[in-house]
Amino acid sequence: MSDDSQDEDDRAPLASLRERIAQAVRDVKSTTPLAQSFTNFVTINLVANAQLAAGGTAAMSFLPDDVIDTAAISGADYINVGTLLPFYRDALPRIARAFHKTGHRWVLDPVAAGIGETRTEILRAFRATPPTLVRGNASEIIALTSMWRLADAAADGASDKASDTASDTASTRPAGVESVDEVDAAVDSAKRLARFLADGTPDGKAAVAVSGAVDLVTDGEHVYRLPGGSALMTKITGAGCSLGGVTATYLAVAEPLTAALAATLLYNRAAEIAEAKSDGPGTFQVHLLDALWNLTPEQVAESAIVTQ
Ligand SMILES: Nc1ncnc2c1ncn2[C@@H]1O[C@H](COP(=O)(O)OP(=O)(O)O)[C@@H](O)[C@H]1O
Ligand SMILES: Cc1ncsc1CCOP(=O)(O)O
Ligand SMILES: [Mg+2]
Repeated sequence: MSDDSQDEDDRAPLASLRERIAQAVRDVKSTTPLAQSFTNFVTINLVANAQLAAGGTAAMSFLPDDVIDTAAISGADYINVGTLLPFYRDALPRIARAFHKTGHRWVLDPVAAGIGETRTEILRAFRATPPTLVRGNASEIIALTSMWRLADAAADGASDKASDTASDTASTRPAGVESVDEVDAAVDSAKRLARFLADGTPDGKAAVAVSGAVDLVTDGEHVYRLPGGSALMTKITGAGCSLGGVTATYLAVAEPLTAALAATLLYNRAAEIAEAKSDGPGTFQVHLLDALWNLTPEQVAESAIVTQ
């Protein structure tokens, strides 16, 4: 695989995509959009700090009336199901219904999809009022696609742990919060999921971002692979969650595909800078926030994007 497409015909669309990515990074820095989060207790602080470092603003809440009211001034929302409480069973579907009714754009991070009755009930409920963008690791994307009966797990090349099938949603893979699948195993699931999401949005636009060693972003039609980053990302908690929060920050100013690409590229470049400057996970996290702050729109948009 090479940087950019080898096909001349693909170069013009990629150039215009890069311009949209740069514009999204610029717009966040100049307009400081709010992206509200309903997220897990473990990484909530890193999510807020990463959104601020990217140039946006943050607001965290767990009360449906609070979240629904604040959505009126929030460019996009972020919902992460990493840590759950019993009242979330009603609260999260209620919030998703309210977003759906007003066409409010939101990012779902289906952390640990497939684990536990409560999480499965909540994630299943979202199918009727789906998000604009899903960001997760490969196992989570495969599990959610299967849970929503969009996938043929066998066709996906998923690992043996994928006991689920399109016709059997009673169980989903026990992935925990870490992925047990490679990004490439989730390509088909990600495309199916993105097409399903696009069918549910007012403007027909949606995206899915799959994180891992080489990240993947798709709008259901095109697939973009984004290499780089740092393996140290897996040694701090919240790399994925904060990437999801920053994706919502970009979704506040850009269409879903551009938002997913901008956030993922920003994270890969920031992780590389942080790794070069750090001495282990503690200093890595500090340098990651600094790099999110210091990277320019051009540095983000000029990153390698592999289309084949
Ligand atoms: N092996 C790796 N090499 C480089 N970057 C990685 C690696 N694994 C994960 N990342 C990066 O870490 C971030 C979080 O991804 P991931 O660990 O897949 O999410 P999650 O924490 O939700 O499982 C992403 O920016 C991704 O690119
Ligand atoms: C450790 C943990 N447990 C429940 S949520 C969570 C954080 C997961 O963070 P990430 O998905 O970004 O690794
Ligand atoms: Mg995660």
